[in-house]
Amino acid sequence: MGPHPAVAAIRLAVRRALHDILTAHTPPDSILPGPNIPNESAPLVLVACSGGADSMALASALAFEAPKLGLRAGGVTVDHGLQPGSDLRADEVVLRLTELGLAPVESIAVAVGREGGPEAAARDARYGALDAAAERHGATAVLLGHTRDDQAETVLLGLARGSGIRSLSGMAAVSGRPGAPDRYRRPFLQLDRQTARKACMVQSLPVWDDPHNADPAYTRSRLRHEGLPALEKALGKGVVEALARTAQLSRDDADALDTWARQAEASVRDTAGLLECAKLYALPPAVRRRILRSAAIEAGAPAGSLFARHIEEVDRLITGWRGQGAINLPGRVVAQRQGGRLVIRQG
Ligand SMILES: Nc1ncnc2c1ncn2[C@@H]1O[C@H](COP(=O)(O)OP(=O)(O)OP(=O)(O)O)[C@@H](O)[C@H]1O
Repeated sequence: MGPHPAVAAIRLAVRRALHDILTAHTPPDSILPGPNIPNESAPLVLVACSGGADSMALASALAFEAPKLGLRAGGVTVDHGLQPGSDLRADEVVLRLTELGLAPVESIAVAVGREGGPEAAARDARYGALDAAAERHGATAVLLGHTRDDQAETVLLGLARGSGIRSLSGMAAVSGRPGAPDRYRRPFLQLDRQTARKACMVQSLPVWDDPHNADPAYTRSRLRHEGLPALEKALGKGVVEALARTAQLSRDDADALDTWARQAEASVRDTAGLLECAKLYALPPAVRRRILRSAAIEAGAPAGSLFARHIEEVDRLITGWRGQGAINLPGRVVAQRQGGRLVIRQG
């Protein structure tokens, strides 16, 4: 008898992701077909595990699939220190990952700041710790347990904020940082949360329910427990899948616009590298706003705190009556019109 369908589904998703990682990081003729015993120099794939159902399911599938492809599998859990006893929870996750056969496994305590609100601050601290762990262990990739339901929530949050299509495109299956552009992999992005939960249940994997996920003080939690069920009631069960599809379509459109904006950028800068307002004005708004956004980030504005409304304000310096004055952006960046030029720099 084969594995339970939920277990088969999570393993298949992880196997696909591992194949992609191998293809991206190993010359094709060095991939050995079939089972292989990983040695110490084999590529290492880490799972980022909170101890919740999604990432525990991911860890179990990684532990099962990685050795078959000659890969090493390890795990990292991040202790945000936001609740009493969070260190004990982290120790327990380390134990569970070790029991699954993962090595190396570590828990990292982080200090969560306040920039951008509690959820964004915890996320920034977490990714900082995961990046550091990946580098310390020389890991080829880090797997994250985001599911199709998380993707649908992300799209809805973007819609509610009035964001552009980049935000509506949600999370990418593959993403990273400068220097490691494909470090993060999300094998469960096409899988629903129920499947991950079921896979944990049938494998008797104990899971930890993050109290933040049920805390109505958090926007995402309200959306998960009230917003999405209400939408499904009104519009039918296919809403989550449809929103995830919107994410994919938006991603393709956003990528095309980004390419267009990159190509157009050189043509709107003068010989000193300053942005020329008249040339910006002549561009389609979506392309112009992308150029403004990348200029603001280049000047030091943190991408995560730079919202559509900020860029619209800068855009009005070019298109509106109020072409004078200075616009303050996050990261102490200031945008100002100087004659026919737009200057975006540290204030
Ligand atoms: N404390 C943590 N330590 C390590 N990785 C984490 C931690 N919190 C989240 N992650 C990673 O980010 C993913 C998404 O987390 P998030 O809390 O947004 O979603 P979730 O659906 O509650 O996931 P989970 O059921 O795994 O907790 C997780 O699946 C995991 O891979």
